[in-house]
Amino acid sequence: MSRIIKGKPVADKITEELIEEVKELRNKKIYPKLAIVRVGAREDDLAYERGAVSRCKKIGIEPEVTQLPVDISQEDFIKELRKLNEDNSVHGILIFRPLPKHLDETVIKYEINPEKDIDCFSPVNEGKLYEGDDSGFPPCTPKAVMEILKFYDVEIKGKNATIIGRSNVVGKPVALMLLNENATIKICHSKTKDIAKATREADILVAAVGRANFVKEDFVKDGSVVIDVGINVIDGKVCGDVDFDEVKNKAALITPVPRGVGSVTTSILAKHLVKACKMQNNI
Ligand SMILES: Nc1nc(=O)c2c([nH]1)NC[C@@H]1CN(c3ccc(C(=O)N[C@@H](CCC(=O)O)C(=O)O)cc3)C=[N+]21
Repeated sequence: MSRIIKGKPVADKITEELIEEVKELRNKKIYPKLAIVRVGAREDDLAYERGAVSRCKKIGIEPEVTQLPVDISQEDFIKELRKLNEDNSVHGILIFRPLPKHLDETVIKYEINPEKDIDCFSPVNEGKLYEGDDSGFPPCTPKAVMEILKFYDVEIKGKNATIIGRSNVVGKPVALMLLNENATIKICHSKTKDIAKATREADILVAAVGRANFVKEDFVKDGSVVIDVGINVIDGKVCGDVDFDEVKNKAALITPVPRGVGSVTTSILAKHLVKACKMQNNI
């Protein structure tokens, strides 16, 4: 039987600290503000938006959502982004990714002001992540995975960590972060020959594929730690990438969806926003 490790205690701890920090900022007449940029209405973006908006309100951060049409041109998108870069009342910008295919992320990422880039889109923050320099803003979801592992005292050094998924938002960065903590990493993806074989060696398994119930019992090593980063919506209900009912009998520790990684992601996002706000006000 496994222990279910919820995100709430991790998120609560971060949230409590932030409430105090934001109180102090507001006393100084500084009002932290987060700009969220959403193109279209993808379900996983909407789930993040709900979580982020309610987390911000709890802490005293003002959330502002810019909703853009799914067929917006690259030129217009960049115009909107530049407005937010220049708006001094905005301290941090979160752009939901991946963007629709016709918007070229490899061009757009150079546009976001690195000081407002609280989810590691800018090449400046990507570079810092690559080097293990923690002065920038690491991406929130991978950082949430690391915070959960730390909170529940999971040893990373020398362990086999396998990641399913190689996205720029989760798979690749979480692999780098685990490597920086001295894990031996393996990244599986759609062209991997036998995924279950690769994941069965994992002491720590991170699922970030974006396919509901993809990870079955035979993917998982007895006594391992399973972190489910998936956000899938089936019949209006949010579920993860792990077949929870199967895997919970094998893993020692497992995160649920919802109320797992996602809830920690929103508190990391808020933490980055407060850090950006302080830096911009020379605090
Ligand atoms: N640049 C970028 N970075 C991301 O990290 C990113 C993204 N784009 N696009 C969308 C996906 C999805 N994602 C979620 C984060 C938190 C919750 C979350 O707060 N979930 C709550 C419940 C949400 C609800 O259903 O109301 C929970 O799991 O308990 C959900 C989804 C981050 N993503």
